[in-house]
Amino acid sequence: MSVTNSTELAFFPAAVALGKFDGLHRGHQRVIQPILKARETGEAKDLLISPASSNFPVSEGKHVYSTVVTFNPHPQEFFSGKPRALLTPLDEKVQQLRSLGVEQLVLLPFDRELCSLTPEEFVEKILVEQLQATQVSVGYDFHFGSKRSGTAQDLQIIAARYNIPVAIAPLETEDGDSSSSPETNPISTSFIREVLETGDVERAKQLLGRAYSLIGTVTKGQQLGRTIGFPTANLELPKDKFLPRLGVYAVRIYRVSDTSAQLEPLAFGVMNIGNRPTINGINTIVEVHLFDWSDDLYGQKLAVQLEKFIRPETKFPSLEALKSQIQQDCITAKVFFDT
Ligand SMILES: Cc1cc2nc3c(=O)[nH]c(=O)nc-3n(C[C@H](O)[C@H](O)[C@H](O)COP(=O)(O)O)c2cc1C
Ligand SMILES: Nc1ncnc2c1ncn2[C@@H]1O[C@H](COP(=O)(O)OP(=O)(O)O)[C@@H](O)[C@H]1O
Repeated sequence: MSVTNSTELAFFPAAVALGKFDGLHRGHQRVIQPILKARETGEAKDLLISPASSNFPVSEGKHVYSTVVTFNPHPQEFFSGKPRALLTPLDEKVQQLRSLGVEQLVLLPFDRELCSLTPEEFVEKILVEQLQATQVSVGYDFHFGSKRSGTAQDLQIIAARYNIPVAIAPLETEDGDSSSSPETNPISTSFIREVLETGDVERAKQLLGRAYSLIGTVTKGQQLGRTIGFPTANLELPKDKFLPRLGVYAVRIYRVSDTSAQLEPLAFGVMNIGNRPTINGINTIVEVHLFDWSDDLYGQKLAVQLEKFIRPETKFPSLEALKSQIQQDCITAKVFFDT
């Protein structure tokens, strides 16, 4: 999948899904689905289409690039000036989109210039001139253009002037039926953040359509873990990664390769997200103990899928007491995975 910061360098023509897409949850996946269908029916025979900025002629092949167009930084971060923790920081978003089958990610620099475009200018400059959009897909609550003045319906009306069809994905709810009872929760990034803050990763999995994951590189810790019989791979995560409730989880661990979209399953295990009060730790760290594993993992990139919250972190009176609790945590996780 190609990633670019500039619509001028993007491949075209493009079938475009537009949105912030933090989390790439089931609602987001519904917005992206139509552009994947476009790709399936497009003729993929000629991939030599030139970027919009160059003078090369557009190929005859008419391959339509399934393209997600999103904003960078997150608009809320731009307006508040405060960094925002994300469910899917950029690296993870790229990986998820690649596995969905998206061919191109365009990151629109969210700056004054973009903010000042009227809805009409946004459609004309970005969608028509630069991306040569053949179709567009957005969510039911999409807003665009200066002061968020344009709605999804406005986009439909404006794009129709250029014969570009706009699909508006309906609201996706927790029980999967958008027409159903008022008790069912709309799926949203903020709802998933709330659910993760309670540690209910099983519900988060249901809302995301996949387990919530932490992806990071293994760094050296204090080398204490091995002395109590539980070596733990300490993960360095992107600074803007949203952390769920602190505590101990049952997890699945995968190795992430730079070259393949496929994750390599390594082991089941237990993870602690916390400050390690027992050893007077001060900063929050993420560490994972893999079952039936003894190889060195330093420097490797791991993806950890959170399957079940086991307990909150506690200050134990001794390392011995901590050790026997971790033994108990491992049993709890193994029973969970066995059943
Ligand atoms: C499953 C698991 C549960 C843990 N629970 C706690 C806890 O409740 N309280 C605590 O202070 N530390 C807890 N820890 C963190 C340990 O204190 C830490 O792994 C140990 O001190 C080794 O640190 P090191 O990786 O820097 O060598 C837990 C670690 C694991 C793997
Ligand atoms: N079963 C295992 N689970 C996690 N890490 C393991 C395991 N077996 C070996 N290792 C290796 O040992 C390291 C963790 O050992 P530990 O004593 O906790 O040191 P550190 O404090 O550096 O994390 C991991 O980073 C990894 O390279």
